[in-house]
Amino acid sequence: MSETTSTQAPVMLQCQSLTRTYNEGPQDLTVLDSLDLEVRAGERVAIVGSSGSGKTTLLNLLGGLDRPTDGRVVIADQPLSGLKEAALGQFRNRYIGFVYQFHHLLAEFTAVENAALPLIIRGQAKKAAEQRAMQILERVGMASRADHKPGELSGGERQRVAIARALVTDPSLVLMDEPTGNLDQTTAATILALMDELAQESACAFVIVTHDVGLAAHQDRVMKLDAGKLVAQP
Ligand SMILES: Nc1ncnc2c1ncn2[C@@H]1O[C@H](COP(=O)(O)OP(=O)(O)OP(=O)(O)O)[C@@H](O)[C@H]1O
Repeated sequence: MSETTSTQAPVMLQCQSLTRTYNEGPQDLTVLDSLDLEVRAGERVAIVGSSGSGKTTLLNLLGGLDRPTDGRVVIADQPLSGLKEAALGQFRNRYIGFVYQFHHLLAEFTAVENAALPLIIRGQAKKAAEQRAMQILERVGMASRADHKPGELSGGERQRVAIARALVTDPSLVLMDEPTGNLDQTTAATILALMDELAQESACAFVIVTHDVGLAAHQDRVMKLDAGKLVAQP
């Protein structure tokens, strides 16, 4: 944890007895089994685990993209189960930034338009939203490609635009699925430095799912998802 973040920092994310069972096959599959997790403001937690252990399932529940079978997720004191779909969408826009494994950029929009989108959805004027988006694109080294559409960008460049889009609203919590998967070492280091700055500057909390040992080791804590529960790694 950064030096400015004491153990007294407010809890930003809480999972209590979180369970997710899929009922789609011939047999029920319990992927998360009464899992507990607490992440404080400004804290960065890496989640590791073998393929199929439930990392993406967990991220989807944390972001309110899926509902748990049992237990609950509380973000900034708000239980997600207490929000209906429309309110949940607004809450997500207000508090959470996502970086998905497959970046989900809109093909017909330029990089700066994609990065500005969460602010436009929030009701901000296009010009102000794009100005702010340009600042973040600069920080991820993408300002010179701002007018290009995703189809004209490399995988790593698209990933950086997705990261800019996740950070543009100054979220309280950022959820990342393999954020540096497509990036070379130098660019990955730039993104890591930006995450450090944000954790310190704005007490942003990060939950990062990754197979990248270096990325995991860079975080404040590493938790391994195993048999449906999180186990702290030394
Ligand atoms: N919608 C679904 N219906 C049924 N089973 C599912 C569903 N989504 C995921 N699963 C199963 O749940 C388990 C966990 O999947 P999940 O994608 O969360 O794993 P993961 O740890 O993110 O894997 P990876 O590292 O390979 O991305 C897997 O066995 C998967 O097949």
